[in-house]
Amino acid sequence: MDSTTFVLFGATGDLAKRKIYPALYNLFIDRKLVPTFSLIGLGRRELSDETFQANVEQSLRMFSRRQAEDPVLMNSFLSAFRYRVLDVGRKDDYKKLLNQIELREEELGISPNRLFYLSVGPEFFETIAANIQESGLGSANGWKRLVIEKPFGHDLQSARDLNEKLSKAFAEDEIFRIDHYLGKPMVQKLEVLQQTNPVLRALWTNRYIANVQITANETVGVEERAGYYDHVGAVRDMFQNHMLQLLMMLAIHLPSDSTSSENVRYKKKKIMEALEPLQKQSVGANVVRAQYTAGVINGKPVVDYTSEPGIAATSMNDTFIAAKLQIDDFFWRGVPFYIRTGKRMKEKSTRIVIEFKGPLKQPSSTPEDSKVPNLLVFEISPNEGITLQLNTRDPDHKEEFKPILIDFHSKKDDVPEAYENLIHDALHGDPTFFAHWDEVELSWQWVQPILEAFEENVVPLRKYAAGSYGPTESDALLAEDGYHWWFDAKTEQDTDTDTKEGEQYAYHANANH
Ligand SMILES: NC(=O)C1=CN([C@@H]2O[C@H](COP(=O)(O)OP(=O)(O)OC[C@H]3O[C@@H](n4cnc5c(N)ncnc54)[C@H](OP(=O)(O)O)[C@@H]3O)[C@@H](O)[C@H]2O)C=CC1
Ligand SMILES: O=C1O[C@H](COP(=O)(O)O)[C@@H](O)[C@H](O)[C@H]1O
Repeated sequence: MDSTTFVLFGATGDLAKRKIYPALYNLFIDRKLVPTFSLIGLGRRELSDETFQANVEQSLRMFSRRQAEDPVLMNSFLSAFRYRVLDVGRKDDYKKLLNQIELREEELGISPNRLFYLSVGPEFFETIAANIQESGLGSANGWKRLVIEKPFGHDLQSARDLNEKLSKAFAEDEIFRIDHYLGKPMVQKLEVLQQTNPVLRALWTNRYIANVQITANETVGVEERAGYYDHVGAVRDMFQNHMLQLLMMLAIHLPSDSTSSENVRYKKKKIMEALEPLQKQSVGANVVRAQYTAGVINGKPVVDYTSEPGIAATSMNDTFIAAKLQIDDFFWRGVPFYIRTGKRMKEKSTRIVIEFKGPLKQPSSTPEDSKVPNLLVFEISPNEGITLQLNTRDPDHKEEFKPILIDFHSKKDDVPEAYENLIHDALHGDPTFFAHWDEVELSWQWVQPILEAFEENVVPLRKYAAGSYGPTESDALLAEDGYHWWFDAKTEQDTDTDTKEGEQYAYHANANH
Protein backbone atom coordinates (compact mmCIF):
# COMPACT_ATOMS: atom_id res chain seq x y z
CA MET A 1 0.00 0.00 0.00
CA ASP A 2 1.26 3.48 -0.88
CA SER A 3 1.52 6.20 1.72
CA THR A 4 -1.88 7.86 1.73
CA THR A 5 -3.77 10.79 3.17
CA PHE A 6 -7.33 9.70 3.89
CA VAL A 7 -9.48 12.83 3.61
CA LEU A 8 -12.78 12.08 5.29
CA PHE A 9 -15.76 14.34 4.58
CA GLY A 10 -18.42 13.68 7.23
CA ALA A 11 -15.94 12.70 9.94
CA THR A 12 -18.45 13.51 12.70
CA GLY A 13 -21.28 11.48 11.15
CA ASP A 14 -22.94 8.19 11.92
CA LEU A 15 -21.33 6.12 9.16
CA ALA A 16 -17.84 7.27 10.11
CA LYS A 17 -18.39 6.25 13.74
CA ARG A 18 -20.15 2.95 13.12
CA LYS A 19 -18.24 1.66 10.10
CA ILE A 20 -15.26 3.68 8.88
CA TYR A 21 -13.25 4.07 12.11
CA PRO A 22 -13.77 0.46 13.24
CA ALA A 23 -12.76 -0.74 9.77
CA LEU A 24 -9.59 1.36 9.82
CA TYR A 25 -8.79 0.17 13.33
CA ASN A 26 -9.10 -3.48 12.34
CA LEU A 27 -6.90 -2.88 9.29
CA PHE A 28 -4.37 -1.24 11.61
CA ILE A 29 -4.44 -4.19 14.03
CA ASP A 30 -3.96 -6.56 11.09
CA ARG A 31 -0.98 -4.43 9.95
CA LYS A 32 -2.70 -3.56 6.72
CA LEU A 33 -2.15 0.20 7.06
CA VAL A 34 1.23 1.74 6.28
CA PRO A 35 2.97 3.30 9.31
CA THR A 36 2.71 6.74 7.65
CA PHE A 37 -1.05 6.43 7.17
CA SER A 38 -2.68 9.81 7.82
CA LEU A 39 -6.33 10.80 8.18
CA ILE A 40 -7.84 14.27 8.11
CA GLY A 41 -11.43 14.37 9.32
CA LEU A 42 -13.73 17.15 8.13
CA GLY A 43 -17.03 18.61 9.31
CA ARG A 44 -18.65 21.90 10.21
CA ARG A 45 -18.42 21.56 13.96
CA GLU A 46 -15.39 22.92 15.77
CA LEU A 47 -13.29 20.14 17.28
CA SER A 48 -9.70 20.02 18.43
CA ASP A 49 -7.54 17.12 17.23
CA GLU A 50 -7.66 15.76 20.79
CA THR A 51 -11.45 15.81 21.00
CA PHE A 52 -11.69 14.24 17.55
CA GLN A 53 -9.30 11.47 18.57
CA ALA A 54 -11.27 10.91 21.77
CA ASN A 55 -14.49 10.64 19.72
CA VAL A 56 -12.88 8.14 17.38
CA GLU A 57 -11.68 6.10 20.36
CA GLN A 58 -15.19 6.08 21.80
CA SER A 59 -16.65 4.87 18.52
CA LEU A 60 -14.12 2.00 18.47
CA ARG A 61 -15.18 0.96 21.96
CA MET A 62 -18.78 0.90 20.80
CA PHE A 63 -18.52 -0.56 17.32
CA SER A 64 -15.23 -2.35 16.70
CA ARG A 65 -15.44 -6.13 16.37
CA ARG A 66 -12.05 -6.26 18.10
CA GLN A 67 -11.33 -5.21 21.67
CA ALA A 68 -9.97 -1.67 21.75
CA GLU A 69 -8.27 -1.97 25.14
CA ASP A 70 -4.51 -1.83 24.53
CA PRO A 71 -3.57 1.86 25.20
CA VAL A 72 -0.28 1.66 23.29
CA LEU A 73 -1.94 0.33 20.16
CA MET A 74 -4.79 2.76 20.56
CA ASN A 75 -2.54 5.80 20.87
CA SER A 76 -0.45 4.70 17.96
CA PHE A 77 -3.60 4.35 15.84
CA LEU A 78 -5.12 7.67 16.94
CA SER A 79 -1.90 9.60 16.35
CA ALA A 80 -2.67 9.43 12.62
CA PHE A 81 -5.91 11.39 13.09
CA ARG A 82 -6.32 15.15 12.60
CA TYR A 83 -9.48 17.24 12.33
CA ARG A 84 -10.25 20.40 10.32
CA VAL A 85 -13.40 22.47 9.98
CA LEU A 86 -14.76 22.53 6.45
CA ASP A 87 -18.13 23.58 5.16
CA VAL A 88 -18.80 21.81 1.89
CA GLY A 89 -19.95 24.98 0.12
CA ARG A 90 -17.13 27.30 1.31
CA LYS A 91 -14.38 27.43 -1.29
CA ASP A 92 -11.91 29.03 1.12
CA ASP A 93 -12.09 25.98 3.35
CA TYR A 94 -10.71 23.80 0.54
CA LYS A 95 -7.75 26.13 0.04
CA LYS A 96 -6.99 25.95 3.76
CA LEU A 97 -7.38 22.20 3.65
CA LEU A 98 -4.89 21.98 0.80
CA ASN A 99 -2.31 23.88 2.88
CA GLN A 100 -2.92 21.64 5.87
CA ILE A 101 -2.62 18.45 3.83
CA GLU A 102 0.59 19.66 2.21
CA LEU A 103 2.07 20.50 5.62
CA ARG A 104 1.14 17.09 6.98
CA GLU A 105 2.55 15.31 3.91
CA GLU A 106 5.78 17.23 4.39
CA GLU A 107 5.86 16.44 8.11
CA LEU A 108 5.46 12.73 7.41
CA GLY A 109 7.66 12.79 4.32
CA ILE A 110 5.02 11.10 2.19
CA SER A 111 3.90 11.40 -1.43
CA PRO A 112 0.71 13.33 -2.14
CA ASN A 113 -1.54 10.31 -2.65
CA ARG A 114 -5.01 11.40 -1.54
CA LEU A 115 -8.12 9.37 -0.99
CA PHE A 116 -11.24 11.54 -0.66
CA TYR A 117 -14.00 9.66 1.16
CA LEU A 118 -17.44 11.30 0.88
CA SER A 119 -19.35 10.14 3.95
CA VAL A 120 -21.87 12.95 3.64
CA GLY A 121 -25.37 13.31 2.20
CA PRO A 122 -25.65 12.74 -1.57
CA GLU A 123 -26.68 16.38 -2.08
CA PHE A 124 -23.03 17.29 -1.44
CA PHE A 125 -21.30 14.84 -3.80
CA GLU A 126 -21.14 17.11 -6.85
CA THR A 127 -20.11 20.22 -4.92
CA ILE A 128 -17.29 18.44 -3.13
CA ALA A 129 -15.93 16.83 -6.29
CA ALA A 130 -15.96 20.18 -8.09
CA ASN A 131 -14.27 21.97 -5.18
CA ILE A 132 -11.57 19.31 -4.90
CA GLN A 133 -10.72 19.98 -8.51
CA GLU A 134 -10.98 23.78 -8.35
CA SER A 135 -8.91 24.12 -5.18
CA GLY A 136 -6.02 22.06 -6.52
CA LEU A 137 -6.52 19.35 -3.89
CA GLY A 138 -6.73 16.80 -6.66
CA SER A 139 -3.85 18.06 -8.80
CA ALA A 140 -0.85 16.94 -6.77
CA ASN A 141 1.87 14.76 -8.14
CA GLY A 142 0.46 11.56 -6.67
CA TRP A 143 -2.73 9.58 -7.20
CA LYS A 144 -6.20 10.71 -6.21
CA ARG A 145 -9.28 8.59 -5.54
CA LEU A 146 -12.88 9.40 -4.75
CA VAL A 147 -14.78 6.97 -2.54
CA ILE A 148 -18.46 7.68 -2.69
CA GLU A 149 -21.30 6.37 -0.57
CA LYS A 150 -24.79 5.49 -1.68
CA PRO A 151 -27.25 6.56 -2.89
CA PHE A 152 -25.85 7.09 -6.39
CA GLY A 153 -28.82 8.96 -7.85
CA HIS A 154 -32.53 8.60 -7.34
CA ASP A 155 -33.41 7.27 -10.77
CA LEU A 156 -31.74 6.78 -14.14
CA GLN A 157 -31.58 10.45 -15.10
CA SER A 158 -30.31 11.74 -11.75
CA ALA A 159 -27.64 9.01 -11.65
CA ARG A 160 -26.51 10.02 -15.15
CA ASP A 161 -26.41 13.69 -14.14
CA LEU A 162 -24.39 12.91 -11.02
CA ASN A 163 -21.95 10.75 -12.92
CA GLU A 164 -21.41 13.41 -15.55
CA LYS A 165 -20.58 15.98 -12.87
CA LEU A 166 -18.21 13.66 -10.99
CA SER A 167 -16.48 12.78 -14.26
CA LYS A 168 -15.38 16.38 -14.64
CA ALA A 169 -13.17 16.02 -11.58
CA PHE A 170 -12.37 12.28 -11.44
CA ALA A 171 -11.79 9.64 -14.11
CA GLU A 172 -13.84 6.43 -13.89
CA ASP A 173 -10.82 4.48 -12.61
CA GLU A 174 -10.46 7.03 -9.79
CA ILE A 175 -14.08 6.64 -8.59
CA PHE A 176 -14.85 3.92 -6.05
CA ARG A 177 -18.63 3.61 -5.61
CA ILE A 178 -19.35 1.79 -2.39
CA ASP A 179 -21.93 -0.97 -2.36
CA HIS A 180 -21.27 -2.53 1.02
CA TYR A 181 -22.80 -5.85 -0.06
CA LEU A 182 -19.80 -6.23 -2.39
CA GLY A 183 -17.59 -6.01 0.68
CA LYS A 184 -19.28 -8.89 2.48
CA PRO A 185 -16.76 -11.72 2.67
CA MET A 186 -19.09 -14.40 1.27
CA VAL A 187 -19.96 -12.20 -1.72
CA GLN A 188 -16.24 -11.72 -2.34
CA LYS A 189 -15.81 -15.49 -2.27
CA LEU A 190 -18.42 -16.24 -4.93
CA GLU A 191 -16.13 -15.73 -7.90
CA VAL A 192 -13.30 -17.71 -6.28
CA LEU A 193 -15.60 -20.57 -5.34
CA GLN A 194 -16.78 -20.84 -8.89
CA GLN A 195 -13.34 -20.39 -10.42
CA THR A 196 -11.42 -22.80 -8.28
CA ASN A 197 -13.99 -25.58 -8.05
CA PRO A 198 -14.58 -27.44 -11.30
CA VAL A 199 -17.57 -29.11 -9.65
CA LEU A 200 -19.32 -25.77 -9.24
CA ARG A 201 -18.19 -24.49 -12.63
CA ALA A 202 -19.71 -27.51 -14.28
CA LEU A 203 -23.03 -27.02 -12.53
CA TRP A 204 -23.32 -23.24 -13.12
CA THR A 205 -25.77 -23.51 -16.01
CA ASN A 206 -29.41 -23.88 -16.98
CA ARG A 207 -28.74 -27.55 -17.66
CA TYR A 208 -28.67 -28.28 -13.92
CA ILE A 209 -30.06 -25.25 -12.13
CA ALA A 210 -33.83 -24.89 -11.78
CA ASN A 211 -33.97 -21.48 -10.12
CA VAL A 212 -31.96 -19.06 -8.00
CA GLN A 213 -33.37 -17.28 -4.95
CA ILE A 214 -31.70 -14.18 -3.54
CA THR A 215 -33.04 -12.91 -0.23
CA ALA A 216 -32.06 -10.00 1.99
CA ASN A 217 -34.49 -9.84 4.88
CA GLU A 218 -34.23 -7.51 7.83
CA THR A 219 -36.07 -7.46 11.12
CA VAL A 220 -35.53 -3.74 11.62
CA GLY A 221 -38.11 -1.22 10.44
CA VAL A 222 -37.56 2.27 9.14
CA GLU A 223 -35.75 3.28 12.38
CA GLU A 224 -34.74 6.97 12.50
CA ARG A 225 -34.47 7.29 8.75
CA ALA A 226 -38.05 8.14 7.83
CA GLY A 227 -37.06 11.24 5.85
CA TYR A 228 -34.75 9.22 3.64
CA TYR A 229 -36.51 5.87 3.49
CA ASP A 230 -40.02 7.11 2.74
CA HIS A 231 -38.69 8.61 -0.51
CA VAL A 232 -36.69 5.64 -1.66
CA GLY A 233 -38.44 2.46 -0.50
CA ALA A 234 -37.03 -1.04 -0.75
CA VAL A 235 -36.68 -0.74 -4.51
CA ARG A 236 -34.08 2.05 -4.35
CA ASP A 237 -32.65 1.35 -0.90
CA MET A 238 -31.83 -2.32 -1.49
CA PHE A 239 -32.99 -3.68 -4.84
CA GLN A 240 -31.40 -1.38 -7.43
CA ASN A 241 -28.00 -1.66 -5.79
CA HIS A 242 -27.35 -4.50 -3.34
CA MET A 243 -29.74 -7.08 -4.77
CA LEU A 244 -28.74 -6.58 -8.39
CA GLN A 245 -25.08 -6.67 -7.38
CA LEU A 246 -25.68 -10.04 -5.69
CA LEU A 247 -27.35 -11.28 -8.86
CA MET A 248 -24.40 -10.16 -10.99
CA MET A 249 -21.82 -11.71 -8.66
CA LEU A 250 -23.67 -15.01 -8.65
CA ALA A 251 -24.39 -15.18 -12.36
CA ILE A 252 -21.01 -14.22 -13.86
CA HIS A 253 -18.92 -16.89 -15.51
CA LEU A 254 -15.25 -16.00 -15.29
CA PRO A 255 -12.42 -17.58 -17.25
CA SER A 256 -10.56 -20.02 -15.00
CA ASP A 257 -7.22 -18.32 -15.55
CA SER A 258 -8.03 -14.72 -14.72
CA THR A 259 -9.86 -12.83 -12.03
CA SER A 260 -8.78 -9.35 -13.05
CA SER A 261 -11.12 -6.56 -12.08
CA GLU A 262 -11.65 -5.78 -15.79
CA ASN A 263 -12.86 -9.33 -16.29
CA VAL A 264 -15.21 -9.24 -13.34
CA ARG A 265 -16.64 -5.90 -14.40
CA TYR A 266 -16.95 -6.90 -18.05
CA LYS A 267 -18.85 -10.05 -17.12
CA LYS A 268 -21.10 -8.21 -14.68
CA LYS A 269 -21.96 -5.70 -17.38
CA LYS A 270 -22.79 -8.58 -19.74
CA ILE A 271 -25.20 -10.03 -17.16
CA MET A 272 -26.98 -6.70 -16.80
CA GLU A 273 -27.20 -6.32 -20.57
CA ALA A 274 -28.70 -9.80 -20.82
CA LEU A 275 -31.37 -9.15 -18.17
CA GLU A 276 -34.73 -9.30 -19.91
CA PRO A 277 -36.16 -5.79 -19.59
CA LEU A 278 -39.56 -5.16 -18.06
CA GLN A 279 -42.12 -2.87 -19.61
CA LYS A 280 -44.13 -0.71 -17.24
CA GLN A 281 -47.25 -2.75 -18.09
CA SER A 282 -45.54 -6.06 -17.27
CA VAL A 283 -44.14 -4.94 -13.90
CA GLY A 284 -47.25 -6.19 -12.05
CA ALA A 285 -46.76 -9.74 -13.36
CA ASN A 286 -43.13 -9.92 -12.26
CA VAL A 287 -42.79 -7.65 -9.26
CA VAL A 288 -44.52 -7.63 -5.88
CA ARG A 289 -44.61 -4.38 -3.95
CA ALA A 290 -45.66 -4.40 -0.31
CA GLN A 291 -45.65 -2.53 2.99
CA TYR A 292 -45.61 -3.93 6.52
CA THR A 293 -48.51 -3.80 8.92
CA ALA A 294 -48.30 -4.25 12.69
CA GLY A 295 -47.01 -7.58 13.93
CA VAL A 296 -44.66 -9.32 16.33
CA ILE A 297 -40.91 -9.74 15.90
CA ASN A 298 -38.85 -11.77 18.33
CA GLY A 299 -41.81 -11.76 20.71
CA LYS A 300 -42.18 -7.96 20.66
CA PRO A 301 -45.11 -6.12 19.09
CA VAL A 302 -44.18 -3.61 16.39
CA VAL A 303 -46.31 -0.94 14.73
CA ASP A 304 -47.28 -0.74 11.09
CA TYR A 305 -45.15 1.29 8.69
CA THR A 306 -47.54 4.24 8.51
CA SER A 307 -47.48 4.57 12.32
CA GLU A 308 -43.68 4.84 12.41
CA PRO A 309 -42.35 8.26 13.53
CA GLY A 310 -42.04 10.61 10.56
CA ILE A 311 -44.07 8.49 8.13
CA ALA A 312 -47.34 9.90 6.77
CA ALA A 313 -50.48 7.86 7.48
CA THR A 314 -51.13 7.84 3.72
CA SER A 315 -47.65 6.68 2.68
CA MET A 316 -47.64 4.23 -0.25
CA ASN A 317 -43.94 3.51 0.14
CA ASP A 318 -42.68 -0.05 -0.45
CA THR A 319 -40.90 -1.73 2.47
CA PHE A 320 -40.76 -5.05 0.60
CA ILE A 321 -40.12 -5.98 -2.98
CA ALA A 322 -39.97 -9.37 -4.66
CA ALA A 323 -39.22 -9.84 -8.34
CA LYS A 324 -38.70 -12.51 -10.95
CA LEU A 325 -35.85 -11.81 -13.35
CA GLN A 326 -34.58 -13.70 -16.38
CA ILE A 327 -31.10 -13.58 -17.85
CA ASP A 328 -31.26 -14.20 -21.56
CA ASP A 329 -27.85 -15.69 -22.22
CA PHE A 330 -26.33 -19.07 -23.05
CA PHE A 331 -25.88 -20.13 -19.42
CA TRP A 332 -29.04 -18.85 -17.75
CA ARG A 333 -31.79 -18.86 -20.38
CA GLY A 334 -34.90 -20.36 -18.73
CA VAL A 335 -33.63 -20.12 -15.13
CA PRO A 336 -35.77 -17.73 -13.09
CA PHE A 337 -33.93 -15.57 -10.56
CA TYR A 338 -36.22 -14.62 -7.69
CA ILE A 339 -35.18 -11.69 -5.54
CA ARG A 340 -36.83 -10.45 -2.37
CA THR A 341 -35.92 -7.94 0.25
CA GLY A 342 -37.94 -6.40 3.03
CA LYS A 343 -37.94 -4.69 6.39
CA ARG A 344 -39.69 -6.06 9.48
CA MET A 345 -39.38 -9.64 8.26
CA LYS A 346 -39.30 -12.71 10.44
CA GLU A 347 -35.54 -13.15 10.37
CA LYS A 348 -32.43 -11.16 9.58
CA SER A 349 -30.75 -13.04 6.77
CA THR A 350 -29.07 -12.49 3.48
CA ARG A 351 -28.70 -15.68 1.49
CA ILE A 352 -28.61 -17.11 -1.99
CA VAL A 353 -30.26 -20.47 -2.59
CA ILE A 354 -29.56 -22.37 -5.80
CA GLU A 355 -32.16 -25.05 -6.43
CA PHE A 356 -31.06 -27.78 -8.78
CA LYS A 357 -33.22 -29.52 -11.34
CA GLY A 358 -34.57 -33.03 -11.30
CA PRO A 359 -35.93 -34.20 -7.95
CA LEU A 360 -34.95 -37.81 -7.59
CA LYS A 361 -37.29 -40.51 -8.81
CA GLN A 362 -38.49 -42.32 -5.70
CA PRO A 363 -40.25 -45.57 -5.04
CA SER A 364 -44.02 -45.08 -5.29
CA SER A 365 -44.50 -45.93 -1.61
CA THR A 366 -42.31 -43.01 -0.55
CA PRO A 367 -44.20 -40.21 1.17
CA GLU A 368 -44.24 -37.01 -0.91
CA ASP A 369 -42.38 -34.98 1.66
CA SER A 370 -39.23 -37.06 1.57
CA LYS A 371 -38.52 -35.67 -1.90
CA VAL A 372 -36.01 -32.83 -1.76
CA PRO A 373 -34.14 -31.15 -4.55
CA ASN A 374 -30.43 -30.54 -4.21
CA LEU A 375 -29.79 -27.08 -2.86
CA LEU A 376 -26.63 -25.07 -2.66
CA VAL A 377 -27.00 -22.29 -0.11
CA PHE A 378 -24.69 -19.34 0.41
CA GLU A 379 -25.36 -17.72 3.77
CA ILE A 380 -24.03 -14.19 3.42
CA SER A 381 -25.02 -12.55 6.69
CA PRO A 382 -25.38 -12.32 9.63
CA ASN A 383 -23.99 -15.87 9.61
CA GLU A 384 -21.57 -16.88 6.92
CA GLY A 385 -21.62 -20.37 5.47
CA ILE A 386 -22.13 -22.72 2.59
CA THR A 387 -24.50 -25.67 2.69
CA LEU A 388 -25.10 -28.38 0.15
CA GLN A 389 -28.27 -30.37 0.54
CA LEU A 390 -28.09 -33.89 -0.86
CA ASN A 391 -30.30 -36.96 -0.64
CA THR A 392 -29.27 -40.16 1.02
CA ARG A 393 -31.02 -43.28 2.24
CA ASP A 394 -32.89 -43.01 5.52
CA PRO A 395 -31.31 -45.66 7.79
CA ASP A 396 -34.58 -46.04 9.75
CA HIS A 397 -36.88 -46.30 6.74
CA LYS A 398 -34.75 -47.83 4.06
CA GLU A 399 -37.23 -47.34 1.27
CA GLU A 400 -37.17 -43.59 1.85
CA PHE A 401 -34.69 -40.88 1.09
CA LYS A 402 -33.37 -38.49 3.67
CA PRO A 403 -31.80 -35.09 3.07
CA ILE A 404 -28.33 -34.52 4.47
CA LEU A 405 -26.52 -31.23 4.67
CA ILE A 406 -22.86 -30.75 3.97
CA ASP A 407 -22.21 -27.69 5.94
CA PHE A 408 -19.47 -25.12 6.46
CA HIS A 409 -19.91 -22.10 8.72
CA SER A 410 -17.36 -19.42 9.62
CA LYS A 411 -16.98 -18.31 13.19
CA LYS A 412 -18.50 -14.86 13.45
CA ASP A 413 -15.42 -13.17 14.95
CA ASP A 414 -13.22 -14.41 12.12
CA VAL A 415 -15.22 -12.61 9.49
CA PRO A 416 -14.03 -9.11 8.57
CA GLU A 417 -16.61 -6.39 8.22
CA ALA A 418 -17.60 -5.38 4.68
CA TYR A 419 -16.10 -1.92 5.23
CA GLU A 420 -12.72 -3.40 6.16
CA ASN A 421 -12.52 -5.17 2.82
CA LEU A 422 -13.73 -2.16 0.87
CA ILE A 423 -11.49 0.43 2.53
CA HIS A 424 -8.53 -1.91 2.18
CA ASP A 425 -9.24 -2.32 -1.55
CA ALA A 426 -9.76 1.42 -2.08
CA LEU A 427 -6.43 2.15 -0.37
CA HIS A 428 -4.80 -0.35 -2.70
CA GLY A 429 -6.63 0.95 -5.76
CA ASP A 430 -8.36 -2.37 -6.43
CA PRO A 431 -11.77 -1.61 -7.99
CA THR A 432 -13.03 -5.22 -8.27
CA PHE A 433 -15.61 -4.95 -5.49
CA PHE A 434 -16.86 -1.47 -6.26
CA ALA A 435 -19.73 -0.64 -8.59
CA HIS A 436 -18.56 0.49 -12.02
CA TRP A 437 -20.63 3.21 -13.66
CA ASP A 438 -21.77 0.77 -16.40
CA GLU A 439 -23.33 -1.51 -13.76
CA VAL A 440 -24.93 1.40 -11.93
CA GLU A 441 -26.39 2.84 -15.10
CA LEU A 442 -27.69 -0.55 -16.33
CA SER A 443 -29.20 -1.25 -12.90
CA TRP A 444 -31.10 2.04 -12.88
CA GLN A 445 -32.14 1.41 -16.47
CA TRP A 446 -33.58 -2.01 -15.53
CA VAL A 447 -35.30 -0.65 -12.45
CA GLN A 448 -36.71 2.51 -14.09
CA PRO A 449 -40.01 0.92 -15.34
CA ILE A 450 -40.55 -0.42 -11.80
CA LEU A 451 -40.07 3.06 -10.32
CA GLU A 452 -42.57 4.46 -12.81
CA ALA A 453 -45.07 1.66 -12.24
CA PHE A 454 -44.87 2.20 -8.46
CA GLU A 455 -45.14 5.96 -8.86
CA GLU A 456 -48.24 5.64 -11.00
CA ASN A 457 -49.70 2.91 -8.79
CA VAL A 458 -49.90 0.52 -11.74
CA VAL A 459 -48.77 -2.16 -9.29
CA PRO A 460 -50.93 -2.70 -6.20
CA LEU A 461 -49.35 -2.11 -2.80
CA ARG A 462 -49.74 -5.40 -0.91
CA LYS A 463 -49.57 -5.73 2.86
CA TYR A 464 -47.68 -8.17 5.06
CA ALA A 465 -47.61 -8.56 8.80
CA ALA A 466 -44.37 -7.55 10.50
CA GLY A 467 -42.62 -10.74 11.55
CA SER A 468 -43.71 -12.73 8.48
CA TYR A 469 -41.87 -13.69 5.28
CA GLY A 470 -43.72 -11.07 3.23
CA PRO A 471 -47.04 -10.98 1.39
CA THR A 472 -48.73 -14.10 -0.05
CA GLU A 473 -48.22 -12.61 -3.52
CA SER A 474 -44.49 -13.10 -3.07
CA ASP A 475 -45.07 -16.83 -2.59
CA ALA A 476 -47.42 -16.86 -5.58
CA LEU A 477 -44.66 -15.41 -7.77
CA LEU A 478 -42.76 -18.68 -7.36
CA ALA A 479 -45.78 -20.95 -7.10
CA GLU A 480 -46.78 -19.96 -10.64
CA ASP A 481 -43.57 -21.62 -11.81
CA GLY A 482 -43.95 -24.61 -9.49
CA TYR A 483 -41.41 -23.40 -6.92
CA HIS A 484 -41.43 -21.99 -3.41
CA TRP A 485 -39.03 -19.93 -1.35
CA TRP A 486 -36.58 -21.94 0.75
CA PHE A 487 -35.87 -20.84 4.25
CA ASP A 488 -33.73 -22.01 7.10
CA ALA A 489 -36.08 -24.06 9.28
CA LYS A 490 -34.00 -23.34 12.36
CA THR A 491 -35.00 -19.68 12.36
CA GLU A 492 -38.61 -20.82 12.72
CA GLN A 493 -37.72 -21.88 16.23
CA ASP A 494 -35.36 -19.16 17.30
CA THR A 495 -34.58 -16.06 15.31
CA ASP A 496 -32.04 -14.74 17.80
CA THR A 497 -29.55 -17.57 17.98
CA ASP A 498 -26.75 -17.93 15.49
CA THR A 499 -26.17 -21.27 13.87
CA LYS A 500 -23.53 -22.99 15.94
CA GLU A 501 -20.56 -24.60 14.38
CA GLY A 502 -21.34 -28.07 13.14
CA GLU A 503 -25.02 -27.71 13.87
CA GLN A 504 -27.31 -29.29 11.30
CA TYR A 505 -30.32 -27.46 10.05
CA ALA A 506 -32.62 -28.04 7.14
CA TYR A 507 -34.03 -25.86 4.41
CA HIS A 508 -37.77 -26.04 4.13
CA ALA A 509 -40.50 -24.69 1.95
CA ASN A 510 -41.65 -21.29 3.11
CA ALA A 511 -44.12 -21.89 5.93
CA ASN A 512 -45.39 -18.33 5.97
CA HIS A 513 -49.07 -18.76 5.48
N1 LIG B 1 -25.18 5.72 8.39
C1 LIG B 1 -25.23 4.61 7.70
O1 LIG B 1 -25.37 3.51 8.22
C2 LIG B 1 -25.09 4.65 6.22
C3 LIG B 1 -24.86 5.83 5.56
N2 LIG B 1 -24.67 5.83 4.20
C4 LIG B 1 -24.38 7.07 3.48
O2 LIG B 1 -23.25 7.70 4.06
C5 LIG B 1 -23.36 9.09 3.98
C6 LIG B 1 -23.23 9.68 5.39
O3 LIG B 1 -24.28 9.19 6.18
P1 LIG B 1 -24.32 9.40 7.77
O4 LIG B 1 -22.97 9.32 8.36
O5 LIG B 1 -25.36 8.50 8.26
O6 LIG B 1 -24.86 10.91 7.88
P2 LIG B 1 -24.84 11.84 9.17
O7 LIG B 1 -25.98 12.79 9.00
O8 LIG B 1 -24.72 11.10 10.42
O9 LIG B 1 -23.49 12.66 8.98
C7 LIG B 1 -23.35 13.64 8.02
C8 LIG B 1 -21.94 14.21 8.06
O10 LIG B 1 -21.89 15.23 7.07
C9 LIG B 1 -21.33 16.41 7.68
N3 LIG B 1 -21.93 17.58 7.04
C10 LIG B 1 -23.23 17.87 6.92
N4 LIG B 1 -23.40 19.03 6.27
C11 LIG B 1 -22.15 19.49 6.00
C12 LIG B 1 -21.66 20.64 5.35
N5 LIG B 1 -22.45 21.58 4.83
N6 LIG B 1 -20.33 20.77 5.23
C13 LIG B 1 -19.50 19.83 5.74
N7 LIG B 1 -19.90 18.73 6.35
C14 LIG B 1 -21.22 18.55 6.48
C15 LIG B 1 -21.71 16.31 9.14
O11 LIG B 1 -20.77 16.99 9.92
P3 LIG B 1 -21.10 18.38 10.69
O12 LIG B 1 -22.47 18.25 11.24
O13 LIG B 1 -20.03 18.47 11.73
O14 LIG B 1 -20.98 19.41 9.65
C16 LIG B 1 -21.57 14.81 9.38
O15 LIG B 1 -20.24 14.50 9.66
C17 LIG B 1 -24.71 9.36 3.31
O16 LIG B 1 -24.49 9.50 1.93
C18 LIG B 1 -25.51 8.10 3.57
O17 LIG B 1 -26.47 7.88 2.58
C19 LIG B 1 -24.68 4.66 3.50
C20 LIG B 1 -24.92 3.46 4.10
C21 LIG B 1 -25.18 3.37 5.50
O1 LIG C 1 -27.70 -0.13 2.51
C1 LIG C 1 -28.50 -0.51 3.35
O2 LIG C 1 -28.28 -1.70 3.92
C2 LIG C 1 -28.87 -2.00 5.18
C3 LIG C 1 -28.77 -3.51 5.34
O3 LIG C 1 -27.43 -3.88 5.35
P1 LIG C 1 -26.97 -5.23 6.06
O4 LIG C 1 -25.50 -5.26 5.83
O5 LIG C 1 -27.36 -5.10 7.51
O6 LIG C 1 -27.70 -6.34 5.40
C4 LIG C 1 -30.29 -1.53 5.27
O7 LIG C 1 -30.75 -1.67 6.60
C5 LIG C 1 -30.39 -0.09 4.89
O8 LIG C 1 -31.75 0.30 4.87
C6 LIG C 1 -29.77 0.15 3.54
O9 LIG C 1 -29.69 1.55 3.30
